[in-house]
Amino acid sequence: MEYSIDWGSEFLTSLRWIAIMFSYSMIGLLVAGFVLSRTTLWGRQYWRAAGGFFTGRDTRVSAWVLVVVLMLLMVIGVRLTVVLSYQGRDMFNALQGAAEAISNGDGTALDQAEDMFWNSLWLFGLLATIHVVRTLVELYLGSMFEVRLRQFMTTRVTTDWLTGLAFYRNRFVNTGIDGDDAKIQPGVDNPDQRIEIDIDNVSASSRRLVFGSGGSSTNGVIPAIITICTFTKILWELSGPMDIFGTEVPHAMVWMVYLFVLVSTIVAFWLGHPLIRLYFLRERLAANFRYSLVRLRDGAEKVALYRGADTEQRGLLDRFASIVVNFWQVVFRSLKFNGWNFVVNQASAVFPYIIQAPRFFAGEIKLGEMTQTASAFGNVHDSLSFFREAFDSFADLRASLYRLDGLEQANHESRELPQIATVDTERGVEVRKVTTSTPDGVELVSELDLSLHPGDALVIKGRSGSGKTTLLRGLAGLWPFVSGEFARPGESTLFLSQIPYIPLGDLRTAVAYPASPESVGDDSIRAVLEQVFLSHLVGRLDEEADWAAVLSPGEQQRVAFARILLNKPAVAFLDEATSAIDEGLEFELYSLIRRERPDTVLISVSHRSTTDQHHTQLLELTGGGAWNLRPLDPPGTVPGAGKHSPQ
Ligand SMILES: Nc1ncnc2c1ncn2[C@@H]1O[C@H](COP(=O)(O)OP(=O)(O)OP(=O)(O)O)[C@@H](O)[C@H]1O
Repeated sequence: MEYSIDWGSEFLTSLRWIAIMFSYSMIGLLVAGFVLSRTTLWGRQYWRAAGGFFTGRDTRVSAWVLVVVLMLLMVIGVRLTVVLSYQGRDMFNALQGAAEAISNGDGTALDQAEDMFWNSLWLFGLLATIHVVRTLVELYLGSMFEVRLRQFMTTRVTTDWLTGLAFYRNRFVNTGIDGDDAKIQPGVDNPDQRIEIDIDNVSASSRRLVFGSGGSSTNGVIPAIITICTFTKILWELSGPMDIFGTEVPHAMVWMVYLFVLVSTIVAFWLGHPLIRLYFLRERLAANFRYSLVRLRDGAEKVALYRGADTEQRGLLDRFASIVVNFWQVVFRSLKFNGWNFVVNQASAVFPYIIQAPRFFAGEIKLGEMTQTASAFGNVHDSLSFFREAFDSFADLRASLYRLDGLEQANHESRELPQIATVDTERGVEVRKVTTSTPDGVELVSELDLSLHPGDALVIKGRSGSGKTTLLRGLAGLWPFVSGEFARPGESTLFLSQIPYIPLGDLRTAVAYPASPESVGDDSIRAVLEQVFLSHLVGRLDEEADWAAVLSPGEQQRVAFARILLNKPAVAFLDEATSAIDEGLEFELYSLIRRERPDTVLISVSHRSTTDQHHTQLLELTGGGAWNLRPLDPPGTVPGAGKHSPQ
């Protein structure tokens, strides 16, 4: 009885094989990565999203170490499958040899067969142990690769989103991406989904599609390619000639397996292609639905007061209905796609036996060769099929890349949008030739000029919709439909909206915002809370709550005044910051600010005449871009006073 390979030298042979395949794989990965990132849209998108992980100063060393080790583990995995196929061949040949020896009554042959059987089982024990250890190490390092890539991408995309006010200004950008085959227009909806789900998907797919995961050597591109090459060679040796329509085809099985997978793959691509768009839609619809639920939660009180539950329910169920429609579209498409895959897989299970059966019954090959043929065929088939079955994951990956790229493009474009030219000054404020318009181009304020010195206070008035808030947005750098110049003392500027933003966390974080509570200190926070008539909150600084829902609008506006005292800005913009408090309290709060921060320039938007007394100048927006600037009682000399009526 002969062993199928020389097991004595197999260790060295395997080491040599692993070294060669590893080198080819690394070269292949680098070349393919380079070519794809240059020639395909999704390759470019991938490189934009994740390339920095492999080139960035902080991440590149660990990234490449992980790539190299994972690649090595993956090649070892394929080699183990190859060696196991020979071990199986010997085991079955031993069994067949034993059966023949028993029927011939040949005791020597029986002993040999028995030895061979047990040797192959010992070998199996050794190989299986290596296989288990290899799989666990690969699982651990693969997970490390995945999470590090995710950390890198999340940090990068979040930073990009928060840079240059892109998280606000990308609402003015209408980004569309022409997918090379999907024509998807992602826009900039649901950045939360893009940052959380899409990055997770891209990092998980990077690992799974390239290296494979979960211990199977055939579920990644590179293991699939190596497996195909290796087992094709084995199949080639095992397969004999075949008579096809009167012509003898040598090594017919190899050609047939390729033809079989080629045809099934073409059909699968054709059936699965629409899934890209459906998956893209699925994520978007789910995100929209989730967002509307969050909005309802945030606006629960208002909805409850309006008794708006029915309208909310209609809106929610309408959105959910779109999810269901998409769900069924995905199901029907997957039925076709997966149905085809199932049929192909079932057929492939018997295919090698049918082909080899005539040679087996003719005694040309033994049972071991027969089973090795089946396993080699299975490996080649599974690996070739990987490309067909991975279409699903690949479609998902592409949809995620579209969305991530869409967000990045929108961020980029929003930073390119016009912005008021800002200049740093030591003190005071200068507004020069500032014009703001609506997105439709209707002028709200035309060529506004004014200057304010430390201690000056300006109140902006005008009918509703005349452009008061928009002017503040323009000066704050938020509004893109603006021109002119704005000189102010650097970062020492605080813009307070009508209802202040309350961040998540404890009360001290909410009061100190945007300063960090540590930089301000609890004592100051307590003192300021007393000053703004919120002494009942002094003992609750540690409390974590949804403070935006707990505090009344009037209390929230008092928190805004506390922020002025804590953040000590040189210029404070207050947009109807006292609309929810009574006039007496308004008087106290403005007096407090004027007293405590006498040099702070105040710019308020207000509809109330009671705020006038705390200001030195009045800017009135009179419509169509016209404005009117005049000093207030007590009258003072106002250098920039004037009128403007656009022609
Ligand atoms: N994001 C936006 N997109 C389109 N138009 C907008 C947007 N924001 C504001 N506008 C329009 O710009 C104009 C000025 O709005 P703005 O909020 O500045 O008015 P306002 O004077 O502050 O009004 P109010 O006194 O009611 O607060 C309005 O016609 C408004 O509809």
